[in-house]
Order: sequence, then C-alpha cells, then structure tokens
Amino acid sequence: MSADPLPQPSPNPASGRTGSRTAAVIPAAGRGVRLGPGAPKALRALGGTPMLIHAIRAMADSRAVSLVVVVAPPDGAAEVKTLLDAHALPDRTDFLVVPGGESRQESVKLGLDALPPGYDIVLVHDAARPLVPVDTVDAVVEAVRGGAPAVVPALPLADTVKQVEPAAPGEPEPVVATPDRSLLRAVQTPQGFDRDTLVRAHATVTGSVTDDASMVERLGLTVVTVPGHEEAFKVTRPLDLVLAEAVLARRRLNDGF
Ligand SMILES: Nc1ccn([C@@H]2O[C@H](COP(=O)(O)OP(=O)(O)OP(=O)(O)O)[C@@H](O)[C@H]2O)c(=O)n1
Ligand SMILES: C[C@](O)(CO)[C@H](O)COP(=O)(O)O
Repeated sequence: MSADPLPQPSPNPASGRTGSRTAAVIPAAGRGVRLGPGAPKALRALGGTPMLIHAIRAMADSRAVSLVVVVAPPDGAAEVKTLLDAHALPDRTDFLVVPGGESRQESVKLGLDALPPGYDIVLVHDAARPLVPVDTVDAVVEAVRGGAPAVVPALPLADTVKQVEPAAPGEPEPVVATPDRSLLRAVQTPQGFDRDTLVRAHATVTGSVTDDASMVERLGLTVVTVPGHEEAFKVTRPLDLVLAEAVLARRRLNDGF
C-alpha cells in the first residue's frame, strides 16, 4: 500500500514526453445520491465486487499506469484500504488511499496533493465508471505523451439537445436554442493531463466545475478528445447499474468464467 519504491521511467523516444510516468487519481468519495439509498456508490457491488475495485483494475490493467491514488469517502479510508488488501490487484502497480472532500473537485485536488514526485502524467478517473476498457485508458495516455496538456475520451450524442430557460419547479421550461449536435460530445473519464497543468488548474481556477478538463480550458489551454467507449458510461442512476451488470455478465461469458 506504499508508493515506494517508484518504478523507473522507461524512455519512449517516439513520444512527445520521453520517460513519462503515469499515475491515476480515482475520486471515489461521492455518496451516490442519484443511485438511491445505500453504501457510498463506489463501494456498492457490481457482479459481486465493489465498483471501486473494477475501476482500480481498469486503471491498473494499463501498463502505462504505475500508481493509483484512491480518494476514499471522507470517513472511509480505512475501509477502502482493507478492501484493496482483500482483492487481487496487479503487483506492478502501487496504491495510495487518501480521504476525499465535499465535492468531486475537492476530492480530485486532495488526490493530486498526495501524488509523490516523479509522475508527470495524471489520469483522473471516476470510480463510477467501472467498465472503461483498457484501450480507452491507453489512448488517453498516448495522447498526453504525444504532447497534449489535457485529453478527454468523448462520444457523439444520440439525442438532440435543447438549451432551456430555468423555470419554477413544476412549470414547463421554455426552449431557447437547439445547439448543433454534430459539434457536441459527451465526455467520459479517464481524463488525462500533463501533471503541472492539472495542478495549476486546481490551484487557480475558482468556481465549481463538473470535470477537470474544463478547468484547463479556463486556463486558456486546448483540451483534445480521443474516442470514448460506450462501456465507459457512468453509473449514476439505478438503470445504469442494471446496464453495468449486463455488460459485466456478457464480458464474463465471453471470457469463459
Ligand atoms: N465529494 C465527492 C463527490 C464525488 N466524487 C466522485 O466523483 C465521481 C463522479 O461523481 P458522481 O457520479 O456524481 O458521484 P456522486 O457524487 O457519488 O453521485 P451523486 O451526485 O448522485 O451523489 C464518483 O466516482 C464519485 O465518487 C468524489 O470523489 N467526491
Ligand atoms: C467527470 C464526468 O464524469 C465527465 O463526464 C462528469 O462530469 C461527472 O459529473 P457528476 O455530476 O459529478 O457525475
């Protein structure tokens, strides 16, 4: 459960960032209000295993990731450490557990603060996206290694989107615009960053945001997309958990166990 000894950097002359080392921060401190009553969302079972363990494995499955920082529910760090000890996780990956904060933004910042030196690429991945495929993780890392300061996996939208004017509760909301759907993307995690850029964003950007990449946008830097994946969806509402169970069952069938 320690970050030492740090793995040695492996020079990659083909990339924009040579010798880069990657850590993943997993914010897992949310309650999961939209999922309904129960344990903190990250600790709820998916296929008999806590969602958080799936998310950790998804990061550790990438050979690029050598450290995972788990941001636990504020009073749940000891429970999360016990959970990590109880589940098989790759030996080549180091793990740290830190307590989280009141908002996702605050939790990510606490995870970043705990990162030891020596990691110049940081992935931020929701515990609530337990089924992201390793190819998506690798694509994000590759784009950051290639020199992008911030990278998000993104998918085109299936629905038409309307902008509305807020209305009193129970009143119909007037539609004020229909943005051009071909220019919109739904973004997922892991989002990947040059570490210094993400640290600067968290230190300087004020106001609440819903993802880390938007903080980098506010610094005036360009965020780029790589293709996201349908199975990287976020478990937010009860139906998402039904879908996640079905996806996992199909994977297990295909893998023969
Ligand atoms: N204070 C918080 C709030 C959220 N998260 C994490 O951020 C990710 C995305 O958040 P979301 O899906 O909104 O989770 P919750 O905040 O738990 O959901 P809800 O808003 O329904 O309570 C989750 O992995 C969640 O654990 C966090 O680490 N700290
Ligand atoms: C970071 C995120 O998953 C990207 O889509 C999303 O913005 C988190 O939003 P939430 O409201 O905290 O679930």
